[in-house]
Amino acid sequence: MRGVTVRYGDVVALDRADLTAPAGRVCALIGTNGSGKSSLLKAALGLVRPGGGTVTVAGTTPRETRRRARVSSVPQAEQVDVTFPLDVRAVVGQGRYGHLGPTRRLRPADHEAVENALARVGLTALADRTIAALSGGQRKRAFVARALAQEADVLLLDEPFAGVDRPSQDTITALLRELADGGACVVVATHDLAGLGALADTAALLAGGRVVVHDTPEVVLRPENLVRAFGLGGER
Ligand SMILES: Nc1ncnc2c1ncn2[C@@H]1O[C@H](COP(=O)(O)OP(=O)(O)OP(=O)(O)O)[C@@H](O)[C@H]1O
Repeated sequence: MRGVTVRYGDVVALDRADLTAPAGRVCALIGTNGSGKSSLLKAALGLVRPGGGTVTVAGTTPRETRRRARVSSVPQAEQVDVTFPLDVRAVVGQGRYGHLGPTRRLRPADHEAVENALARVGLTALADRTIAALSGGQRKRAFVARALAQEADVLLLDEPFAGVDRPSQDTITALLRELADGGACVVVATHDLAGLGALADTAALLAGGRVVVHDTPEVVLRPENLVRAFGLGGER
């Protein structure tokens, strides 16, 4: 994205933000509450319309990338409607919708992709439960499984580690690394600075709606950069 501005009424959530997240890499978005991480992900998904700047995802517009099912997302927990009476396997199956043929039915290869994704996040035993009957961390893993089943080129994840225990966090981190090694572009908003080195090739530090540094985790975690992002300004 180049010079992207997102406003909600009078609030400037993203302020001429620039970011390039290449294929084959995991890019982490870090910054205080309200620094603009979710807004950046929403702009990349075409869920908010920027008031300025340009967003290109996989060579085209965010909406077109979504239409072609080339982008998958793991939303923030608060954005998920858990009252919807779907079982876990069906939620993961949603990841295959972009692959379906004219019958719109899941075929053997789709079922296989769903079962693989469930196994990779360790949810096979809970696959028949409704999504409402999972714990917060298990639900996160279900949405990660949906993203895996989609086999998308671009993965955008909003705090996939929130409420997730250490073993599951390690599992998700390893999966995201594997997907990037396979050529996917992975962008993850996270508050877990301790896990940054294991997770990400690069980290983009947001403050006040701008990307103030984008470099290796080692460079971004230098005290002078953390002070820029976490020590100044505060929430808006
Ligand atoms: N729907 C909305 N209406 C009005 N303001 C909003 C809305 N969504 C976000 N904002 C504001 O936009 C700014 C950026 O919010 P955003 O959710 O992008 O931050 P974030 O970095 O993802 O925060 P967090 O770490 O808390 O998830 C904040 O000031 C927030 O209050």
